[in-house]
Amino acid sequence: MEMNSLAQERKSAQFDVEAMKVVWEGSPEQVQLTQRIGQLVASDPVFRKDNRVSQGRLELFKNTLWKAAHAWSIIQSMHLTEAEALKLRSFIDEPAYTDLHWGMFIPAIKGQGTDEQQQKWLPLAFKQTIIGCYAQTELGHGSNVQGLETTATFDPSTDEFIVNTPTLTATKWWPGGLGKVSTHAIVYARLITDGKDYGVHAFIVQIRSLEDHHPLPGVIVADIGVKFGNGGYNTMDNGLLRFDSVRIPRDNLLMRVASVTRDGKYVPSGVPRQLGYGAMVFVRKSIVMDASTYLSRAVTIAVRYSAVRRQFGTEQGKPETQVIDYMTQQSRLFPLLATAYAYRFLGVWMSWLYSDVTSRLERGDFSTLPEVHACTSGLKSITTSTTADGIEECRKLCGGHGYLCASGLPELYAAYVPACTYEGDNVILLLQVARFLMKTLSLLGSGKKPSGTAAYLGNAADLLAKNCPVTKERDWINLDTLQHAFEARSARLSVKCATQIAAASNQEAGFSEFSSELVDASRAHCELIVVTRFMEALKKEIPGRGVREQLQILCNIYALSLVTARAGDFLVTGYLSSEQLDLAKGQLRSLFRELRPNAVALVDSFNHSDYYLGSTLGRFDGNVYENLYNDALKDPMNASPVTEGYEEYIRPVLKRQLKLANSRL
Ligand SMILES: Cc1cc2nc3c(=O)[nH]c(=O)nc-3n(C[C@H](O)[C@H](O)[C@H](O)COP(=O)(O)OP(=O)(O)OC[C@H]3O[C@@H](n4cnc5c(N)ncnc54)[C@H](O)[C@@H]3O)c2cc1C
Repeated sequence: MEMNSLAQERKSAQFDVEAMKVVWEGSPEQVQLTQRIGQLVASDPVFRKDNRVSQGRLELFKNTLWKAAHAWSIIQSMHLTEAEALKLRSFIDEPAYTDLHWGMFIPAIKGQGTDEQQQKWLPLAFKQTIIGCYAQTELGHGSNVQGLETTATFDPSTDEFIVNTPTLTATKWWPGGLGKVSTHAIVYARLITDGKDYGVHAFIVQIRSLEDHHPLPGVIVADIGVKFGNGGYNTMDNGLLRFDSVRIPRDNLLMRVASVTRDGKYVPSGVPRQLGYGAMVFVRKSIVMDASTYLSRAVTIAVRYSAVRRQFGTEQGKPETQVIDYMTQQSRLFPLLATAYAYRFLGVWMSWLYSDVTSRLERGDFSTLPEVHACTSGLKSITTSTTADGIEECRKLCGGHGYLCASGLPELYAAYVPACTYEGDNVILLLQVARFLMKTLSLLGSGKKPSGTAAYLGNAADLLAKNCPVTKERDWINLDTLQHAFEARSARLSVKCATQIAAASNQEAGFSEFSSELVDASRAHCELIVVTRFMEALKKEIPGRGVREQLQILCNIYALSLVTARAGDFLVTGYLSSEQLDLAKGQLRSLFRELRPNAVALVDSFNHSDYYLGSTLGRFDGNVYENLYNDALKDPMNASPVTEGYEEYIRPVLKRQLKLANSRL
């Protein structure tokens, strides 16, 4: 029965799935790459992952090390390109020290090291003859980087820095890859020379012997312990690190923006700190792409299972209703499906933004940096929060079976949710966006025109004056109408905050008092960016039968589901009437009906293999129940019909032979 459900669903699709796969991946070559590397990983027994959730931490971690070493040998022996190696690592689908080595350690050296330093360190890192991590956060401070306490004091008598951990709270805490693997760390420490503290700078510090991997003298390094969930992020050795007067050569200070001379003088290089922003845009683009991937995985599982699962509604002789046909299911699920697509187009646009920023920086043009910094901070924040919440929603959408690790969803959530915290706490990032928005508004009076994603604030007067023109449901699916609605919501929330802050006793007190409202305004600004990018993407030519039509429906669903989800914003700013909100809801229901026959084909277009999904509920063939049943019987708990512990702890209870601990009982 269930196998037929998905086959039936696929027949009802009104578009060319293969063409949609190309849209999702970006090009036919990317589709092929995914197929090729995906199969390579799936067919290699070393990369098995279905047993991860039942492994103890030590076994789990050792297995991760095995996978990483095996992957490295494949990358080298098959001479994989950088893009292929990246795909391989992502398909192995397991957080590992390599993420930090390739994703943070190497980029930090590239971004903050001088040319000479790059020539010295990068070849070692590329060959993995050293393995590095990124040690910024401390036990006492994460978000407040200026509050870090680790010190690096220059000693002119030996031409070295002395790295120290002066307090308990100065212990480095959290860096991935640090606990058990890394030989080197980029350590953020306060640079002190000639008795003066020059603030936090980055240093390369060797922490383990390259011979026997023992911590070097003066270094205490360890894993910080088990984290949330089974499997999940526990494959990573997040670590702690302390220094007791560890000496490093002077030129281990990454010196792109500042150096210290032989006699201890601090010399800024004149290279603006903002040069590092290019790397940050790149990292955030990757985070947004990952958000769309993770969300698409969860949505694939929930859509397929919702088409297989049937509850209630039996008529004589007919099957029960597929749960995907319930409007409540659709209204929770389809907006997430649309969001996965929205984030993919956003990621593509951020790739463009990255090349634009990089070429500007090379020309010494820093003019777009504040806007780019704000928008990428905000987009990292909203995409990771929505994705984490979305994975959890998909788990609930799968009912009881979603709670089984066999659904793939608990582990997906456990592995993904820290993305809301690392690379910047999501609330703090939105507060940074808010500062940018308030500054932009304050400069309007002096005639400074906002640009890029903030350009619309230049029309604030119009956006404040004109309310929503919608009079019937179909009026809502007009790009200009939607664009205006999101711009008006964002501008009005920002202007309201600016007015409230202006009335406060001082700016900072006002900012702090209205920080919740500011976060709402920032979210509105970022959601506008996502809606706009989705709409822009649809203006380009999109080949394939019915593909554009489906994307148009998804775009409308994305925008209108936000209108209803954020109804408070639109109503409180006076932009919408409650009647117009009802019209939006009505239009959304029509869109759900249009999407419904295509839902399964739309998740097939994500091109996720069964191996990658790792979910019995999300299997391509829909054969859910038989596999759930067989997998349960294979669980180590069921290795024998009578459980271990029966003789000691069950039999004595049943036979009333239990030794009583307390004779009064
Ligand atoms: C899985 C994982 C991996 C990590 N990997 C690394 C790594 O490789 N290297 C590394 O250096 N670090 C790493 N980190 C650390 C991470 O970067 C920090 O945890 C993160 O920056 C948040 O900082 P925090 O822990 O100090 O949170 P806090 O800032 O203490 O946040 C606690 C709460 O306070 C709120 N808050 C704090 N300040 C303000 C404010 N000014 N206004 C309003 N609210 C505020 C926050 O929103 C949050 O709700 C990792 C963390 C995790 C969970």
